[in-house]
Amino acid sequence: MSFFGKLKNRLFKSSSRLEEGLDAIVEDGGVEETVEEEVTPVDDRMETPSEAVADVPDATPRDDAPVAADPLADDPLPSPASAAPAPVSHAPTPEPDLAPAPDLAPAAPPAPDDIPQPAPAPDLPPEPAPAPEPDLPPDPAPEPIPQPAPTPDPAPQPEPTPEPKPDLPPVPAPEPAPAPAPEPPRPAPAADPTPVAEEAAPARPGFFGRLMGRAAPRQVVRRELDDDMLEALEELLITADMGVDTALRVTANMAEGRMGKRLSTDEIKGLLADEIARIMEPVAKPMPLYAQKPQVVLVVGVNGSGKTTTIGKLASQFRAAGKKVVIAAGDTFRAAAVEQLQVWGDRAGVPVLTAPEGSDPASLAYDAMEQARRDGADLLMIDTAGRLQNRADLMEELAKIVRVIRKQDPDAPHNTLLVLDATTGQNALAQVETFQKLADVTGLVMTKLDGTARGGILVALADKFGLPIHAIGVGEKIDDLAPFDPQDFAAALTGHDLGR
Ligand SMILES: Nc1nc2c(ncn2[C@@H]2O[C@H](COP(=O)(O)OP(=O)(O)OP(=O)(O)O)[C@@H](O)[C@H]2O)c(=O)[nH]1
Repeated sequence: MSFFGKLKNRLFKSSSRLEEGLDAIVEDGGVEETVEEEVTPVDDRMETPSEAVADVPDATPRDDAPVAADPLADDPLPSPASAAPAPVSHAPTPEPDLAPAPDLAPAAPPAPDDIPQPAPAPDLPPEPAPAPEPDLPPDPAPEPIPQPAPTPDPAPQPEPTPEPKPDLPPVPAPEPAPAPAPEPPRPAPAADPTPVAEEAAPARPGFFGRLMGRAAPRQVVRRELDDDMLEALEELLITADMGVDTALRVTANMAEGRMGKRLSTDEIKGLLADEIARIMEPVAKPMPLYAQKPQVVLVVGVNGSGKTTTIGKLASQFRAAGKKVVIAAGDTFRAAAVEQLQVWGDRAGVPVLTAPEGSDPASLAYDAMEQARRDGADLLMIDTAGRLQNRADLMEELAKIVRVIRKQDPDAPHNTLLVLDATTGQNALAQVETFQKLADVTGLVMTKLDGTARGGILVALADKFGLPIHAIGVGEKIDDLAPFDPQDFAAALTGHDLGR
C-alpha cells in the first residue's frame, strides 16, 4: 500500500472526522444538483505507484533498503543510500473514499436506456480534439470481455465490442471537465431513484458518452459560501486541533474570492487540502545529516511522548542507510526507560550505552561521545529525561549535557529533536514553547498520528512555530516512522486526493 493509503488509513479518525464534518456543513443548507463528470481512467483513480514516500515496509531487516533513510535523508553530502527512494510495496488497494467502483468497471454493456442518446456519429467527433477512451487503461490490455467480434458496425450496438481505438485519433489529454453547467434534461438516464448525498452512484454513461470522455450525471450537493458556512468550517477545524488562529487563517484563505459561490464537499475538501499543504510545505524537511562525525542528535520531549521508540526507529533507519549509530540512554533516573531503550537498540542492531541508575546523565553523554568518536560512529543519539514537572532541574540537566559534549565538539549537538505526541492535542503547542526555552530545538518528530482524531495539531504547529517536521510516527513498530510529506498529509487529513 502506498504511503498515502497507509497514512490515510491510520489517520482515519482525523480524516473521517473532517470528512463527516464537511459533508454535514455542505448538506446543511446545500442544494442537490445534477452534474456531469469527466470519466476518469481507472489508473488515474488509483494511487500513483511511485510516490516517493516510504511505504513503511514490514519489520524485516533491510540491509538493502536505503529507503529507510528517507525521513532523515536531507543529506547535503553525497549519500546515495539516503537519497535513494523508498522501496515501495504498493498493493494497489483501492482507497475507500475513492470513486465508487461501479463507474470504474471496465466496459460493461451500456444500460439500454443509454443507447438512444442523441448519438454523435462515432466518426464525426464534434470536438476538434476527440478525447481518448478515458476509462480504458492506456496499455493495450485486452478487454475484460473478450468478444472476438469486431464487426465494423457503423451503428453502435449495446454489445461491448473491443474498443475501436485505432479509429480514434489520439489526443494528449482529455478535455477539462466543463463547468458544472445546468444540464439540459436528458432522456431519462438509468438514474437510481435513491440518490445518496454527494457520492451517489452515478448512472453509467452511454457508450458515446464514455467514448467521448463524458460521464454519467451524478448528484452533487452544493452550498453557497456565506458567513454561517465559514463559521461552521472554523469550528470544524478547531475541533480537529488546528487551533483558533490557524483555523481562522485557513478559512479566510479558503473563502478569499469565493464568498457567495456555491461549493460542493469535494471542492471544499480540495481547498482545505491545498491550504494545509501550503502551510506544511515549508516545514517538511528531513533531518539534515552532516559530515561531522559523530553527528550528535539530542532527543528531548516529555515522558511518554515516544522518544525511546523514535530513537529506536531512527537508529534502525540510519543503520539501514549504512550509518554507524550509537545510542546513549540519558534518562539515567528511570531504569525502565533504560531497559526500554536497550530493547530498541537490540531491535535496531545498534549499541546502547547505559550508566548506573541515578548517575549523572551528562557524564554518560560525555562517555558516549568519547566512545562514538573512538568507534568512528556517524551518529550519536542521546535520549534524555522528560520530567517537565521539575522544569528547573530538567533545564539544568539538558544544559549540562550540552556543556560536556561541547568540550569534545563545540558544534554539538548538531540536532535537537523534540518528540511530540500528537494525541496531546493543543498541549503540544505549550510543549514546543517550553522546550524551546530548555533546549535549542532544531526539529520535530510527531508521534502517534495513528492514534489521534485530530491531526490538525501539526498544522497549528507549523503555522505557529515553523519548525521543521522531520518525521511522523504512525505506529509502534520499528518501521512505523515516515518522512513527513505535506501533500500526503493534507490528502489524508481531509480525505481529498490531491491528484498526485
Ligand atoms: N500508536 C503509536 N504509539 C507510539 C508511537 N510512538 C511511540 N508510541 C508508544 O508510546 C509509548 C511511549 O513511548 P516511549 O518511546 O516509551 O516514550 P518516551 O518518551 O521514551 O517515554 P519515557 O520512556 O517515559 O520517557 C509506547 O507505548 C510506544 O509504543 C506511534 O507513532 N504510534
